[in-house]
Amino acid sequence: MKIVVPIMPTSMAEIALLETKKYQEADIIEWRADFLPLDVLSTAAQQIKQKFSSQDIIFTYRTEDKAECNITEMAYANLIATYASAFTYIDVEVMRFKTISLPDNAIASYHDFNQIPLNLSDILSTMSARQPKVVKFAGMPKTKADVLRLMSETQAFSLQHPQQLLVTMAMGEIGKITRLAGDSFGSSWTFASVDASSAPGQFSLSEMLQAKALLN
Ligand SMILES: O=C1C[C@@](O)(C(=O)O)C[C@@H](O)[C@@H]1O
Repeated sequence: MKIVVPIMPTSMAEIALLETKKYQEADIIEWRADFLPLDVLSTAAQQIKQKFSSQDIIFTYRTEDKAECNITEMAYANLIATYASAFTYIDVEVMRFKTISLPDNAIASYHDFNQIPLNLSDILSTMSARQPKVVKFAGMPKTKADVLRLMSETQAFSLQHPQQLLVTMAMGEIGKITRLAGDSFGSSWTFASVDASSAPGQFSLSEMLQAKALLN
């Protein structure tokens, strides 16, 4: 199980203040670029790559958690094309931006902030059909049964597609178990936080390191 830790700087000053030591034990850093204005992204990208030069980094520009999509499909496609080769992985919202072409290092990702959809296995298959490096789904469970369903769909999908790197999680309080036990059911990465979390239910990096030590 790899531990991914998001950073969400809102200014260049915040990037300068990031204490890389705190992130040393993360396997992967996720840069949530959507907290910065588009016109500073290129300078920010250089600084972030410099700061975390020894770690794998995901470039993510999340729009699915915004009430209104603040970027056109063309501008989003442009971002993906510009930053894909500069980072280890690039998150692509394939269910929202359907016509986008996927770079080799794409994480095909989809968030549902209201539910664990009943057609989750179709969603995973649709994303996987695009042949991304990673398929990632995060959803909001309403009941414990939703949490179990996410885990069992994850296991079924990973058994059917053993070559596909898969990452799933149920957000929020009742979904927390998926962040700990996901690996046992076919989800290869878990997201944990340092200072601020990027989604409800994330454990801290130090908690996740303890859990990983116990589970392995
Ligand atoms: O896709 C994900 C997963 C996530 O939403 C979570 O629930 O931990 C956190 C996001 O930063 C990341 O892009």
